[in-house]
Amino acid sequence: MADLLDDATLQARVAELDGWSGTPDEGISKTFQRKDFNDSVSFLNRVAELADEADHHPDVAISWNKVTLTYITHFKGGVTEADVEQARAIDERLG
Ligand SMILES: C[C@H](O)[C@H](O)[C@H]1CNC2=NC(N)=NC(=O)C2=N1
Repeated sequence: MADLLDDATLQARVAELDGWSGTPDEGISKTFQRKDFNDSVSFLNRVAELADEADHHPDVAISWNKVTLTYITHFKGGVTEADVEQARAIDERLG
């Protein structure tokens, strides 16, 4: 497992992604707009499959037609390359 990213590295890494932002302490987040609540749940089920494949899971919030994913590596207590890679995988496979 990769080491914790400092803020400068994190900002450079998320700049390569589409719409993700965050800090080393709070994680990297992106809000996805969906059609309605059921579409949000369907999206989240696909996120869950991908998360299980990678054994790396986002924090999740649903607000009717919006799904916010936040990646932080809990057992390291901050953001690692694994979080950036998982954010990239979400965009490439579910974006
Ligand atoms: C045993 C298993 O690998 C760990 O519990 C994993 C599962 N998914 C995880 N996901 C995230 N985001 N952080 C973790 O520390 C984490 N730990």
